[in-house]
Amino acid sequence: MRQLALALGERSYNIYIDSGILTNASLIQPYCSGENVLILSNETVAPLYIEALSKAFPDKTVYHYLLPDGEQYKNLEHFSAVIDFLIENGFRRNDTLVALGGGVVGDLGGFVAASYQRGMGFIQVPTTVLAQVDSSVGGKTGVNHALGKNMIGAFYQPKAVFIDTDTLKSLPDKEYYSGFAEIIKYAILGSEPVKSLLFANIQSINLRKDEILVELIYHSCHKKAEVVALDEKEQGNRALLNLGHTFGHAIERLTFYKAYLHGEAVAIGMMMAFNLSVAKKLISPEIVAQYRELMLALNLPVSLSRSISVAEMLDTMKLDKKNTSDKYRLVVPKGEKCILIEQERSAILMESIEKQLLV
Ligand SMILES: NC(=O)c1ccc[n+]([C@@H]2O[C@H](COP(=O)([O-])OP(=O)(O)OC[C@H]3O[C@@H](n4cnc5c(N)ncnc54)[C@H](O)[C@@H]3O)[C@@H](O)[C@H]2O)c1
Ligand SMILES: O=C(O)C(=O)C[C@@H](O)[C@H](O)[C@H](O)COP(=O)(O)O
Ligand SMILES: [Zn+2]
Repeated sequence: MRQLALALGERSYNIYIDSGILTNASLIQPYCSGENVLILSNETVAPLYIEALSKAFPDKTVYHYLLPDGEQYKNLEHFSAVIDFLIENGFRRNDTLVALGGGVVGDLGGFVAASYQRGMGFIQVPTTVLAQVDSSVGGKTGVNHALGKNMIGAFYQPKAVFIDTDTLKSLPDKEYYSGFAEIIKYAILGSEPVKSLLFANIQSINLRKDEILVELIYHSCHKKAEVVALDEKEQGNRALLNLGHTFGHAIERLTFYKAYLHGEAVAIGMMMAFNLSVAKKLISPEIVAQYRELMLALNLPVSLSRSISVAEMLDTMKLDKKNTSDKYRLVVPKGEKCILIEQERSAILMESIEKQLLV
């Protein structure tokens, strides 16, 4: 088993990575407070793993709540429905919500846990690549608003994260590769282990070899934990974890969360950020070409359908939570790392988006 800690004072917690960890009752149970456990999952994941996970809580009364499957259900309506369920079943503040699924279940479940009676116990059991390397770690929880992505939410840390790499075996290809966009993000942000593991192991990744996945998950969580430990509530450098997201979130919103998975939108967004970096002479086109090849080798899209216009992108990006003025606050690669810049609505920004629109 691999293990690492996210150091946040009294909110510190461990992240455990192992194949089959889902059924490790002696490891999981101690993190679970109260008499009642709600395992929140969705209609796709529950039939695969909810019974096995339920056995990890032999001394508790275990309830199940299943969301419909899809990013479009990460909203206040479904948040509210889970809260109703908790009240109707007499859940108390010291009871525990366990999120079993991808980032959608984890984000919505975390926000429910943060809000129910001002905060109940919360455990993450992520089952997608994306959730195992990113969304289950760091405490960003929330839901989307019709006008913008993750507009409503809270910072709320789990008590522990249990990553079972066996669950990745049932993940459809498209979902599997989508998670690699966030892993590539850590490489661009400067994680040397993630970068070398990625470029040297395409074949093993395509074969879903457990050894390489465990290493990639460990080093991705390590990079994220390092950033979050220094800036839990995104007052500074945590914003770097948003590389590609200002563009990506606009793409998701403009396609009604249906055309591109989160990771796919972020991959296209990272290409747009790269274009801006090249235009500003912060990075060489050769490095950008290497990452473009990497994204293509991992079946990620690098360009966007023309049904979205540059003007729509720029209008939607105005709602981004990082913005503090009329300018866009964007993360851009610079050499082997990334920086945050303030950018006006200008020709080079428009061209950076335009370049990734399909001809
Ligand atoms: N909180 C954060 O820090 C953070 C970070 C990154 C992304 N996110 C959010 O995460 C969401 C994306 O997460 P995601 O990519 O995991 O998407 P997702 O939760 O929609 O899961 C992807 C798909 O895979 C299915 N699935 C999940 N696990 C499976 C398994 N083991 N086997 C078979 N199918 C399985 C799901 O039912 C779904 O259809 C977005 O809402 C994004 O905004 C949050
Ligand atoms: O943890 C973070 O910080 C991130 O930005 C991670 C992102 O990958 C993730 O998609 C996050 O949900 C984006 O948050 P937002 O604050 O831009 O909505
Ligand atoms: Zn993301």
